[in-house]
Amino acid sequence: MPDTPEPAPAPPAAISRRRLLGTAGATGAAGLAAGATGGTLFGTAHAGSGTTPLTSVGSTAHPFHGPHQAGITSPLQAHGHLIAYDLDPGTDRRAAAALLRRWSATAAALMAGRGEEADGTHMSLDAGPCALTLTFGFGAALFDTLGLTDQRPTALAPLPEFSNDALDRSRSDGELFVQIGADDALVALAALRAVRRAALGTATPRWQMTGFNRTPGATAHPMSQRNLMGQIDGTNNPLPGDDDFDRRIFVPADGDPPWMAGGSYAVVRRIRMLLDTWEDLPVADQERVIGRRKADGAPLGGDTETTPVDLTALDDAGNPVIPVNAHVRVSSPETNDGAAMLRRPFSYQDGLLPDGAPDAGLLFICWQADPLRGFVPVQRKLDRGDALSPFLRHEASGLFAVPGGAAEGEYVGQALFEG
Ligand SMILES: C=CC1=C(C)c2cc3[nH]c(cc4nc(cc5[nH]c(cc1n2)c(C)c5CCC(=O)O)C(CCC(=O)O)=C4C)c(C)c3C=C
Ligand SMILES: [Fe+2]
Repeated sequence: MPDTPEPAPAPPAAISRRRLLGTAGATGAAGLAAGATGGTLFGTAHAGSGTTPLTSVGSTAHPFHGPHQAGITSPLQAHGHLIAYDLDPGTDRRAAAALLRRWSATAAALMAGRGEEADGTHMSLDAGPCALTLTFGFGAALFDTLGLTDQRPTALAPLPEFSNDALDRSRSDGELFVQIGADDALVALAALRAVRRAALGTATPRWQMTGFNRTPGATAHPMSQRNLMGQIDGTNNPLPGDDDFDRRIFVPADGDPPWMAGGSYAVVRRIRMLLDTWEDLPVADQERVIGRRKADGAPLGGDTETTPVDLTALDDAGNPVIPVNAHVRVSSPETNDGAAMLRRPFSYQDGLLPDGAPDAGLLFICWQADPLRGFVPVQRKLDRGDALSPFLRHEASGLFAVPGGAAEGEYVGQALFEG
């Protein structure tokens, strides 16, 4: 993503020394102190973290409270979990509201690095917030289950079926949706466990997916992400500074229904990549499939990654420089009546399929004020004529209404449950 945080500054001397000592050295020193005071293993870890500043990766914190939920415009994190829940039979509106209240309190504590309040696992005890975000959404079925059908947004109408879909319904949809992202694997997993703990007796997981992105500091300077096809991905995303960014991504204050003010709609697609086939394709052909260069992400015929895509350019033979079925041409707002979305994905790799192929690809998540003016028209077109399609399988799908952020003292979705 272009809004990747600045690279971590050089670590303070204390951390450098600890790195030189290595984990065993650091633990050994703290362990001695614990032996003297009779501290527990968890206490020992706390004693160490209290005296040593965190790196910037650990100390990065996103606010839970605000006009929009975190995890939409926040820079991509290195680790992600997506989980959908269905309410347990007999759960009423009051119990569902209580769950959202518990989830909001959990998220606020964990995102501020106060894991001990909410995390029953002790997994994240000695870590900082690590850019943790938790984002909550509602699926269409929730509104019927809770007798709130009149509050269901028209934008939550089921996505159309696309000809190339091969959807597993047991890993699709869901009444409640939680997106978790963090720059540390244990912090992310601790949040997932805390979310589950708070849901016990009210909601049961329907599906869960785990993904990743590059770790902050992995590249010499901040860069857009690369996906598992090796492409620079995210370049032409709308930017929060753009004039029409809010209009495209967030439901306006006077939007419909009123409880979605400041919210957004998340389309989630588990897209498997046929990597064995893709990697056999010569790079020049791969570049024509996307319409951008592999090495630096520049559009074909352009200089750098940020050079505007010129869809009118012709080569010496009079053919389009960016092929007619290139992914960037078929998906661009220019060729889709301005339809746009904010793509904020995680890659995934879940081992091997029975035929030996990698079960790997993209947890494609896109955000928009209205899926009928974002994902749907673009995917319709990609489904028909995208050169990338033969290398992809859409295997799971979900559409969720993600309410605006909670003000201090409020919980996510309060305007729906109590409005
Ligand atoms: C329906 C929307 C889209 C799906 C599904 C999708 C899947 C998908 N895309 C890539 C790789 C790249 N996509 C790129 C650009 C791009 N993709 C979409 C939409 C969907 N992609 C849009 C709207 C755009 C921007 C087009 C533009 O305005 O130029 C790129 C190029 C770099 C970039 O701008 O991000 C790549 C690479 C994969 C691998 C994939 C499914 C697995
Ligand atoms: Fe794309």
